[in-house]
Amino acid sequence: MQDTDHVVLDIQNLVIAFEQLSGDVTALRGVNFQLKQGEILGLVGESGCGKSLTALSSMKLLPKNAKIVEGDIRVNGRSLKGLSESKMREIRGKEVSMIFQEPMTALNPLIPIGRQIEETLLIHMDLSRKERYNRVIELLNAVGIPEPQARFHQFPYELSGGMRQRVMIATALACGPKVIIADEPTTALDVTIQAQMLKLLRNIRDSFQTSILLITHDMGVIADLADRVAVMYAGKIVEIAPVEELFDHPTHPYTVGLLNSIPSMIGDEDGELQSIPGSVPDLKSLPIGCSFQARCLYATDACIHEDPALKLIGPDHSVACWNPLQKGEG
Ligand SMILES: Nc1ncnc2c1ncn2[C@@H]1O[C@H](COP(=O)(O)OP(=O)(O)OP(=O)(O)O)[C@@H](O)[C@H]1O
Repeated sequence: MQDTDHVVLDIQNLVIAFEQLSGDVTALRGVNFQLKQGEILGLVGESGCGKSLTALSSMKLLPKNAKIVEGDIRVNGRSLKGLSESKMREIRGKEVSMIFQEPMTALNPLIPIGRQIEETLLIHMDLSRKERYNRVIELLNAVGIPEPQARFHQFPYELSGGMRQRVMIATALACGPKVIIADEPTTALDVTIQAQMLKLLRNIRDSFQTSILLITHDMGVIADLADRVAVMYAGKIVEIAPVEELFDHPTHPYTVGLLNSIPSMIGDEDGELQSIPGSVPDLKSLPIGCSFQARCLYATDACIHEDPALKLIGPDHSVACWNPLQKGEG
């Protein structure tokens, strides 16, 4: 659970657009949320809703054709907006780290894993060679890699997928960042390894009070790990609430649809996965009004004419919907 209300990552009304030949396309449309110290905040939504873009903005690692149109990103109170690339290199790894979905693409295949973790320490910390070695061994131990002295010299291909993911987590942890962004950290792993990885992330939060922004399309992973959940749709947060509240009383029809797509939550006898009818709208031609209107069973006139803003509807629970479901509905 979160320890304090200290905000470590503050995303303020973030609008991001892609420059394209046919004109700018707005992919994030005013995203707002705060990640508190020691908190695990899940960011969920279907493919293309802007989860990765939100994650990448938190490290100012945007694609070349993307620009921040409005808003700000603050890490420990410091705005990233005006910072140069060299300043950002000081912040990445030290204050905010990222764990990617596929460790094989993030790790250098030609360098022993111990040296790769050491590299991060070299950039950010003033340690002797011996101190760096000891720190790497300590990190390998902390992420549950057996025989760390022997593993130090191994290359990524000599490790299993789960072990490689642990190496990535050790690298992310190396300099004691306040925030870890985990983008689909378990998607590429098989089910038993996934469970171990979720346990490891929970232990890291508990041991170091690290805050984790957990990006996933998997509501099961959210149920397991997150304290709070933000649901994204077409570049906006449409609902945000503590995890139990969101699972017990979802109010946005889209959130209800996502929850219904978890097999174990379906009451029907076949246990069939219900997918949400329709598809995510094209960002180039979003309707006026609510972007979920075409897929929504509850859409009314208001939904067609005006896009609802995110509004507080209970303690720590906000929704952007003209007709939010009441308790027991849906
Ligand atoms: N380099 C780019 N140029 C143009 N549009 C892009 C680019 N990168 C992403 N987009 C668009 O921005 C939107 C948000 O993408 P993003 O990758 O953040 O979605 P996501 O929710 O993380 O999806 P997924 O779960 O598939 O990773 C998408 O509509 C995507 O097509």
